[in-house]
Amino acid sequence: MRAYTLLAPAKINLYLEIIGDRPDGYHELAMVMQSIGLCDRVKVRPNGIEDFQIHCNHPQVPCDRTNLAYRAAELLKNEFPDSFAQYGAAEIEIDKQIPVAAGLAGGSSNAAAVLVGLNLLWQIGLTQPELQELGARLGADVPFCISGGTALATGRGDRLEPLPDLDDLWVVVGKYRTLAVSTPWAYKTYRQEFGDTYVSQPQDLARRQQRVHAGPMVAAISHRDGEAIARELYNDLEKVVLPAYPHVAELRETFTKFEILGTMMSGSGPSVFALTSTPETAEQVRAGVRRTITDPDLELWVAPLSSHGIHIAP
Ligand SMILES: C[C@@](CO)(OP(=O)(O)O)[C@H](O)COP(=O)(O)OP(=O)(O)OC[C@H]1O[C@@H](n2ccc(N)nc2=O)[C@H](O)[C@@H]1O
Ligand SMILES: Nc1ncnc2c1ncn2[C@@H]1O[C@H](COP(=O)(O)OP(=O)(O)O)[C@@H](O)[C@H]1O
Repeated sequence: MRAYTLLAPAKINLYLEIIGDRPDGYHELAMVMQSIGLCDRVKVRPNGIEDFQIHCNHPQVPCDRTNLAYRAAELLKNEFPDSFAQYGAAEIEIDKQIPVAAGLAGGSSNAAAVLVGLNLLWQIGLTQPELQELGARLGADVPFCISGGTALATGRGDRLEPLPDLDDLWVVVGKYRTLAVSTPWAYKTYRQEFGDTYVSQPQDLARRQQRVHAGPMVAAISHRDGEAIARELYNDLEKVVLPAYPHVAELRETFTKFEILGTMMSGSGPSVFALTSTPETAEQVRAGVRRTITDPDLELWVAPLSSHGIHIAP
């Protein structure tokens, strides 16, 4: 039986607005999600034993049952016991390039890759929407990671509408290696500080989401206008993460000193990205930030925006 090697892209959030509480304890969102060309490689191959095995080259990633990739494999095993009985478990090897606990959905993308990979390996034949429905049970970002590209995401972040591709823009992503922000902490703190702005009536939620749908960010994307997109970058979670993590605020401020289109924290952070219109500018910005912030803990990557979700490695 063959093995599959999949590329699992990171995501950034070009727009993230928190609209209200949900009965399931999550938040109602309106986001624009964007894949970037910074990818983990996830190899899935039959291992001839009873249990799934996870291997990963990154010390901060657990290789046990708590790994989101393991949980994805278990989910598919439980949903398709006959396929599991026929083909057996698999070894899942994660070559980690996406920084961990960064707001770049690395774990979600690995889980998405395992769903796609085992669907192929076990010849289950699930469609992309079916895989996304399963993925939503693992985490709010997993459905987006499967399809990738540029998308408007509402609900918990798992209701997706594709937007036009933006693959002629570039990002510089910066993250302090030893800094991690807990996503539950970020949402909980936001609720404590800004919960009085939440709406809960279905018609109010729909109006706020429609406002984003018909708003300037989506229009800028439709026109593929990098400068307008940069003007509309927005993330509510910056309001709680930047004051609590001054290094992140400083990195964001440093980016503004260079020739970028715009900058924003991604998701719950602590990674910060800067948009540029060419790879050359992105490299110059990376070099400039590196000269300004000499702390070796700061890591910087350059990547294009990407129209790909999970895909088989060439
Ligand atoms: C903030 C975002 C933006 O894309 O990404 P990250 O920064 O984590 O990458 C997402 O909303 C995170 O998505 P993801 O990381 O998949 O979330 P999950 O594992 O499902 O949830 C982690 C925790 O985040 C909170 N959460 C998440 C999504 C949501 N719509 N409302 C929430 O309140 C909940 O406290 C939940 O327990
Ligand atoms: N496959 C995985 N890759 C990365 N982190 C994982 C994975 N599985 C579980 N984790 C755990 O999930 C946490 C969040 O990681 P990650 O998905 O990289 O961040 P984020 O949700 O901020 O994008 C990490 O602290 C890590 O311990």
